[in-house]
Amino acid sequence: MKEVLADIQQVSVRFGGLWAVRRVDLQIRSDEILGIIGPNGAGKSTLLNVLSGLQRPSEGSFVVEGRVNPPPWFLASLGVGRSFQTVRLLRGATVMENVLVGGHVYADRNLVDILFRRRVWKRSEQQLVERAREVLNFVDMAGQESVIADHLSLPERRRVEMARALMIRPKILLLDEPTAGFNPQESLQMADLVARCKEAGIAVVLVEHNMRVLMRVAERVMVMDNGEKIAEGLPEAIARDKRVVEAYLGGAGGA
Ligand SMILES: Nc1ncnc2c1ncn2[C@@H]1O[C@H](COP(=O)(O)OP(=O)(O)OP(=O)(O)O)[C@@H](O)[C@H]1O
Repeated sequence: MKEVLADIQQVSVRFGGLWAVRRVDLQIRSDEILGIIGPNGAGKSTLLNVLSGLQRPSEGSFVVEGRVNPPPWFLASLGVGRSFQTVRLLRGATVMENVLVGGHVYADRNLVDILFRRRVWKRSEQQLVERAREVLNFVDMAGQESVIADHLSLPERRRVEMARALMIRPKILLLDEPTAGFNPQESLQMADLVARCKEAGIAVVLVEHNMRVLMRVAERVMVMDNGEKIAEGLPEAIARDKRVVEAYLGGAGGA
């Protein structure tokens, strides 16, 4: 049975006179890959920012585990992980260091433990490294722990970013255009990785322009245009929806 993990009710985000998101209702359910599509400027990233707590709704509410419009740290502790449209890795740092960053917010120790290098600190460091190896293996990056991030290809950097988001054992993973800049083969490999996340019990929210990827993995698709939700449903039905074709697929489909 699918459980509602997060509930967006009549959420709007305004920047001055511009409605980036306008009265959107959306539920995120467990065991599901939810695709979000829409033309440039439709409000997809802004909605993802709301879901990761980076953007407070101007109106409406976003409810997770009974908490209304929770801040990012609370969402991280509840298990909401996120990757960004442009890869945000620490340049000059290794793959392992970049992934460990994702776990430090979650580690079970305090400043005194760290300053005095107490045993509990060492143990938690060890656990984090083990977890990092696990997630790197999951994203097919095992053996690349000591490579400097700058030397990675774009698909590899995206995988490392995803590994970092997986460190907190998220219940919900938010992915903002994970295949941007990829060739068709790299895109399909990413689609398979997204599907693997779902198999691992993670609900995925996937903002994606690549219709082939979306049709391959999404079970439900929401379409946005001008900040509004214009359709929601099964991928096949969405692909045939007249409003959707007019707003989006006619101009930008089939990438
Ligand atoms: N911080 C901001 N301040 C002002 N306007 C913003 C801000 N962030 C987004 N916008 C505007 O809000 C609208 C929605 O932007 P958003 O980035 O959410 O769209 P998108 O669907 O993700 O587009 P894309 O596919 O191009 O990434 C756009 O008109 C954008 O210019």
